[in-house]
Amino acid sequence: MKLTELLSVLPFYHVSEAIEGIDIKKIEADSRQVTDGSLFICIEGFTVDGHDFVEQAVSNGATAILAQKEVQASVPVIRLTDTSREMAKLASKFYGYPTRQFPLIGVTGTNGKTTVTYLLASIFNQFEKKTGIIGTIQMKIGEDAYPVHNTTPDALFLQKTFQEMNREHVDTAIMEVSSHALDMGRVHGCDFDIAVFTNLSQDHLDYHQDMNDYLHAKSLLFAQLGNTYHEKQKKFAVINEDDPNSRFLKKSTAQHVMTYGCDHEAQIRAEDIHMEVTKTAFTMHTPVGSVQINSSLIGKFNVYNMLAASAAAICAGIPLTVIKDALDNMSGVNGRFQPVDGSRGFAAVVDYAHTPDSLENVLQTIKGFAENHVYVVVGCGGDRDKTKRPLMASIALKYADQAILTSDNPRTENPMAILDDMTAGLQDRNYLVIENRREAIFHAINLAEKGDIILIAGKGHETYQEIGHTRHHFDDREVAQEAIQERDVKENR
Ligand SMILES: CC(=O)N[C@H]1[C@@H](OP(=O)(O)OP(=O)(O)OC[C@H]2O[C@@H](n3ccc(=O)[nH]c3=O)[C@H](O)[C@@H]2O)O[C@H](CO)[C@@H](O)[C@@H]1O[C@H](C)C(=O)N[C@@H](C)C(=O)N[C@H](CCC(=O)O)C(=O)O
Ligand SMILES: Nc1ncnc2c1ncn2[C@@H]1O[C@H](COP(=O)(O)OP(=O)(O)OP(=O)(O)O)[C@@H](O)[C@H]1O
Ligand SMILES: N[C@H](CCC[C@H](N)C(=O)O)C(=O)O
Ligand SMILES: [Mg+2]
Repeated sequence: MKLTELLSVLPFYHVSEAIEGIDIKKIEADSRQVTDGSLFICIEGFTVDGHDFVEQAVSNGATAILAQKEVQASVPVIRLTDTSREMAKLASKFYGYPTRQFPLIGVTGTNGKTTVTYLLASIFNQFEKKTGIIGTIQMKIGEDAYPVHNTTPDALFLQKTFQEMNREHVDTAIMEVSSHALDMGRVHGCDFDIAVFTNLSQDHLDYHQDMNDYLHAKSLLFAQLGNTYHEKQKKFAVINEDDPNSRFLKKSTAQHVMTYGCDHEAQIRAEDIHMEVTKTAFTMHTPVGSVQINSSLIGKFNVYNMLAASAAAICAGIPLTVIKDALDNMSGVNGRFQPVDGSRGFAAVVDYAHTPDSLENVLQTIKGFAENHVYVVVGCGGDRDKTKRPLMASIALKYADQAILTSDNPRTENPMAILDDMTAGLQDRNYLVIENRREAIFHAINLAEKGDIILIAGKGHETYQEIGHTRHHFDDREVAQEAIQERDVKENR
């Protein structure tokens, strides 16, 4: 694409020299990935400043530089006020506005985003629609999976991926939209058709100033749905009516609103909820009829996730019978309330609860089913919201007969300092601190007796423990299974 054509999306910019005739083959914000014919965009990051890598970008083949500061380069430099802000617009133009070509569903909220996107994918797949998914676990185009570094990647990765989804004839794209991404404008180039809100509770207060700031970031997804109404291309905000922030979020959008909930009057409602240790049943009332859902997902929080996915699917025109079949057939999401095979008499469950609210939800659910003791193995991530640490520890103690506090991705922090933050102010003594996560899991498995349930929380699908800047292989499910096998051998079973 001609550079002049690409830049036509920008209202104002200044060029250091003539740019007519320059052809752009790639847009890149990482100098290490620049190849011949790239436009290098300098981004001021949290760690380093992309403006410092212009020389490397040019030596790797950049034919033009986009910067917000003065930089010296042997190729033309285009100056504007805010490179991060404009990157998404440039990317969507460069990749041919891919999200205008298929319906795009964005899911935001503190907990449940991954689960809702997977539920939605199984509903659309049940309707024989090919889906693209972007989120915490991976990026998927149809059945092909690719790794991702962020739940919601940067604008360049996103738009390139959406173009690929178009090429692969994806019918509907479904993505998790994190508050970080909304705040940083990673999704500015995305034309959402349906925006889903799951819930809001404390997390990420290392990044957001306070809960209001966090809520405001979430609301940007609904504001971004736009205020132009198209009769033939209706857009929807799908909102959890039982969340205290529902009113504010409804006001954030000019588009249609579809509400769901269990406790308040909502357009999509769950009634007669029956929860068991291996299944959940409820009646779902919707504006297009009522159905009985029999799901193998566990806990009331998953009823909310199913309502959210159903509401979005109804907005997308999926028949209710298809939604029911998909929900009934869905077996679960990798690392979310995942039982570990082989435990005899007691149950070990691996789950991704890493916020106070999710931990409370999942422990409450387990407590309701446990015939005997409840044990929890849990830690808090390093270089993340410190204020959630004592909250998570006290929730663990509130529900568990014994909590085993341990490490969860200490990153650049001292693991014992994180554990000190967790235990500061705890009154109860029904906890143990075992810093080494493997030892903590072994300890819990060795404690368990018939009827007990062990929750191993926080890492879910993760297959690493991040210590310093290095990720070491670690999988809660593998470790729990090893511990169970060792105990089996010891007890001669
Ligand atoms: C705080 C934050 O969000 N950081 C994101 C940010 O990194 P950064 O600002 O540190 O980047 P940087 O290293 O300073 O680099 C600045 C610029 O210089 C460039 N550079 C850098 C080095 C070099 O040699 N050459 C070069 O050109 C970089 O490519 C970049 O353009 O930009 C990176 C590229 O897009 C992101 O991967 C990175 O996410 C990090 C890994 C992260 O942990 N983010 C978390 C907080 C996050 O975003 N989480 C949410 C999910 C939360 C949830 O679901 O609970 C998410 O959406 O993932
Ligand atoms: N609707 C919900 N409300 C509260 N807790 C939930 C809900 N759904 C899931 N959880 C809990 O939160 C954990 C994470 O769920 P999920 O991965 O779907 O959320 P997420 O929003 O994608 O998380 P992340 O922000 O890390 O991407 C689950 O393992 C479960 O313990
Ligand atoms: N997306 C979340 C994941 C947290 C998972 C937990 N295992 C941790 O490392 O804290 C975050 O980056 O805050
Ligand atoms: Mg997620």
